[in-house]
Amino acid sequence: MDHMAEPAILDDQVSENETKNLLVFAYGSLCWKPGFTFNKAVLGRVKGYKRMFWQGNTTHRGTEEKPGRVATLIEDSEAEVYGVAYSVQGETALSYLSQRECEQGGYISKFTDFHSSSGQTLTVLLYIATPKNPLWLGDANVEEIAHQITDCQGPSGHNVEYLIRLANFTRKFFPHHYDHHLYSLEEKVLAIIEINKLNLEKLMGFGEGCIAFRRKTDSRESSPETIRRRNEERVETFEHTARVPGKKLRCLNI
Ligand SMILES: N[C@@H](CCC(=O)N[C@@H](CS)C(=O)NCC(=O)O)C(=O)O
Repeated sequence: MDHMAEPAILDDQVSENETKNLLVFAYGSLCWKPGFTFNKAVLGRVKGYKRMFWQGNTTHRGTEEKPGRVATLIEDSEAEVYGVAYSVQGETALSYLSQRECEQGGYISKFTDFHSSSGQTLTVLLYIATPKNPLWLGDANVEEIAHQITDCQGPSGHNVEYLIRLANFTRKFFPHHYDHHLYSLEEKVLAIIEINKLNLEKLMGFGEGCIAFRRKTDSRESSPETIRRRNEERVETFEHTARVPGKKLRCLNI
């Protein structure tokens, strides 16, 4: 099982005062490995986009010779993308994101409307890779993308980990929203791993830097039964990963 810091709390909404802080919307690795500290995290969605694995990556989940594939947003007036908005303060998170997303990842930042699961409409900053960036790979069929993901890894870990952790996050917190592209890729990648007798736990890595979330309603003092269920749920959330020796999580100390 992953070594995780205490789960971060998913709040229901952002208070009036907190709306003055910057909100950053996450829809890819930032959902499960933000790498920066935040005041609050709220589930929700942005409209007019679809999430596609059309962005290449040579700095985290691939190499120059074998670029991996990571998520970006493609404009689609009929679609919406589910993720999490983080309320951040000060410059630290922004300079970290600028380095991780823009310099290393080829993403640009833009503001758009975010619709929280509790019905708030807020302005968020998000990072999006457009076809103009040098790492852009664009559309390909699920089979081709799945083979590429299964075959690539980089300094931050295997491309399979990136896909599976994102699928686990969206399935856990948005069980009523079927992201066809994401879950078709997950199904295909798991089939390729099975056929080729690859070790999924090894591909998933040790979960260093990853965070687990817990809904606020779940965070109250709980009965022994709820604590047992919570621990079971944590295993289910990160069922693909091996037990790791206790390690201090590096990336939350930005
Ligand atoms: N901007 C998207 C995607 C960000 C993303 O996945 N960026 C990659 C490539 S630069 C990354 O940071 N990967 C870190 C990792 O794979 O551990 C998000 O909000 O999550």
